Amino acid sequence: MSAAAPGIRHVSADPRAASGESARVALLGTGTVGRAVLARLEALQRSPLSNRLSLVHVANSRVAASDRTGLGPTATASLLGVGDAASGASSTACASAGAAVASQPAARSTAAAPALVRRSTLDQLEAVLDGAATCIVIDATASEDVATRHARWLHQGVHVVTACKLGQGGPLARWQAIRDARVAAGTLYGDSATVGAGLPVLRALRELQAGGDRIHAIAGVLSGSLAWLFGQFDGLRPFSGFVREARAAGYTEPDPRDDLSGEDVRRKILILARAAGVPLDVDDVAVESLVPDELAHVPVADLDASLALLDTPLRTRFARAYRNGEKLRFIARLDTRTGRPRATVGLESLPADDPLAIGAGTDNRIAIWSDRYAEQPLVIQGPGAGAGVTAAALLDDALRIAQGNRVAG
Ligand SMILES: NC(=O)C1=CN([C@@H]2O[C@H](COP(=O)(O)OP(=O)(O)OC[C@H]3O[C@@H](n4cnc5c(N)ncnc54)[C@H](O)[C@@H]3O)[C@@H](O)[C@H]2O)C=CC1
Ligand SMILES: N[C@@H](CC=O)C(=O)O
Repeated sequence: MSAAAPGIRHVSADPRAASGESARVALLGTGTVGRAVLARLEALQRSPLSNRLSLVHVANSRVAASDRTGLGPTATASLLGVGDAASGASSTACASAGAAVASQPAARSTAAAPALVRRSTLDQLEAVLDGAATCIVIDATASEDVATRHARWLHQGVHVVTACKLGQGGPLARWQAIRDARVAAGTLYGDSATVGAGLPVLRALRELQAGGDRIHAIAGVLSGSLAWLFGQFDGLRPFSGFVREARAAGYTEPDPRDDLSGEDVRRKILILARAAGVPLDVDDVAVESLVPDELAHVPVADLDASLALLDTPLRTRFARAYRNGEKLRFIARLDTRTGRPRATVGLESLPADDPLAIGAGTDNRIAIWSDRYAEQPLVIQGPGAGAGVTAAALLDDALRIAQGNRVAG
């Protein structure tokens, strides 16, 4: 096919994807999001998409399971083949291994589970994926170690699908390495889950630009957990109690301070800015943290007992906004039209009828101004956190790659 539009590439050149053979999938992370991926993969086995993805490796930070029989062409085909009893058994075995990894507590012996190896190493993963089929690593971790390998895998011909924002939302050099690797190797990077937990924000940005549009500005609520927290917070009940609820519901990062400090939103606005053609670096985003210094230095194990440190400052902020008839919202803003584009992230007190103050639950609400949407922005709104939507976004990207369809990234 002719040259693809900028930011939108096609995998039809990958004969492995076009062959109809299952793509080999390695899942890293079996926490809130990873478990939902496993559940959705299992549900896919009962759908017409059952032969698209073949789970060959599952790992968390403690243990890993590989189904090496999935590496041979015959065994790979039989893993998830539709209507094949033997493949059904293999598929179940693989899903069970996934479930076993997901339920493996840190200290429990793995001796009773022969499919599991006690230590999960990324080198072991690379051995599993070293083959001729379409291979996809799904990153459902929050791990720097894993994010620093994205570019390497892309270079090696392995596609990457990620919920973790530390790859494209980290240092500019890492984002550039990912971009260069996928361009050089013709591999794909599925990043739909990284912003808006799969809302079509990155896709919209890329498709607008593919049509010649230029992005002028982006503003909005990019954190599902902070949207939920400031939607619930009434200034009467302690903010810390809502943080515990948001964490239990799976909306926050593994360490909720990554949300409260604005770091998670910093990563998201960096991903959006870079996708909009503005290659900002980490320090080009001014971030207001909600985490007091005393809380920032508390060890993770003691965090729960210290969350009350949030309560007084946020009650004060809430009371001031309430007196003015305003609402607190955690907003990210990017303006690409200034001489040196910069972004900001922080808590704002908005008029109650401000378009960015609207939304319920974990809703993200993102406004995009461009040549085409110069006066009235394009607005995308919907749930922006949660294991279910995130897992769906990850597997949508994986399926698009496996099917040789167009994916953004
Ligand atoms: N919870 C949500 O709504 C959303 C989460 N995300 C992202 O999804 C990712 C995962 O989040 P959660 O599931 O909540 O985290 P979690 O803490 O529940 O799970 C993380 C998993 O990664 C594993 N892990 C850590 N290092 C590893 C390594 N080197 N190799 C293999 N596995 C490793 C851990 O053992 C654990 O199983 C994060 O990057 C988060 O930002 C993205 C969009 C929405
Ligand atoms: N912790 C994140 C989860 C999705 O990225 C959020 O609150 O938005």
